[in-house]
Amino acid sequence: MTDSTTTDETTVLPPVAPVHPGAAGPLAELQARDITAWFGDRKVLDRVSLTMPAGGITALIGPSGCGKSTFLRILNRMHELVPSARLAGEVLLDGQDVYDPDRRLIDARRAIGMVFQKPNPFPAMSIRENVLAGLRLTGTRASRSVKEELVESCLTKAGLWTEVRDRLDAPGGGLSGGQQQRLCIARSLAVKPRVLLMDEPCSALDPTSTRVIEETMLELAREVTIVIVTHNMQQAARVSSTCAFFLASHGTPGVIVEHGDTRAMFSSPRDQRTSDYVNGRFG
Ligand SMILES: Nc1ncnc2c1ncn2[C@@H]1O[C@H](COP(=O)(O)OP(=O)(O)OP(=O)(O)O)[C@@H](O)[C@H]1O
Repeated sequence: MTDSTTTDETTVLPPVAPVHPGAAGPLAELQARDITAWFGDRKVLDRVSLTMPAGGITALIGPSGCGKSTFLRILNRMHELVPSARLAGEVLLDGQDVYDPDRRLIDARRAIGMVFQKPNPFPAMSIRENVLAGLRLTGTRASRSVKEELVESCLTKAGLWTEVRDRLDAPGGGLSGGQQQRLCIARSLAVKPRVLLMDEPCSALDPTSTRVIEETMLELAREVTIVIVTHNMQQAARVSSTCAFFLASHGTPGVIVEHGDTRAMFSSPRDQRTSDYVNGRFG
């Protein structure tokens, strides 16, 4: 068998649909219905339902430990990586069950990408290889020219191309923190996700890099639905169109107290607890 690390004209992997540069397809709506989640016997989310509109940026806000990251990880089936984790409920991507037993796990993760809190490029891999790493992991075939186009288009969409175009063979680990995070965004985009989940993507970054990532998100929302967990209320207000406020009071499982249009939630929240939280009175 040919070594799957070969870098010649095609990377030899199990055949799946070829990839082309460009958009992944029509914008997708993500819907969570009655999500309940446990770690062991401990219930951490209780019947959480939320529609994350196609082409929107949905911000998940709430105090530490209320289940935002757990909810996010349920959306692309990462929750099941934890041995003690269980869940009930449904996640629908454009009406299709992400947890359908006939659906391959890798397809769900490919359609719903994730960017983490701490930038995690493969440090020794070149910038180019980092962008293309997802193709290898998802077993996607592409010719060399398609790969080159993909590298440029993903780095452009991630707002990094002009900064790295002359050093694509340099290691990803040599970039600044903000650049590394944009490289991770480019890597996620290379497999054409329909949804991008971002778990506090700017919490390790300085204000300037944060601004650049926020601008990148606003651009990306034209072709991918975005869900972001953030502790930064200004950030939620700046980037999101829809917002959901999670709360787990006194050791009870997390629930959504209020959700809806971000501007309305920040200017005239319906629930006093939302008002207190968005105005920095707790959490
Ligand atoms: N791997 C795990 N094993 C056991 N319990 C966990 C695990 N991950 C999270 N929890 C628990 O689940 C609850 C929700 O955690 P989660 O990380 O989803 O909250 P969060 O709102 O994202 O918090 P933060 O804002 O601090 O990141 C917490 O009580 C946490 O301790």
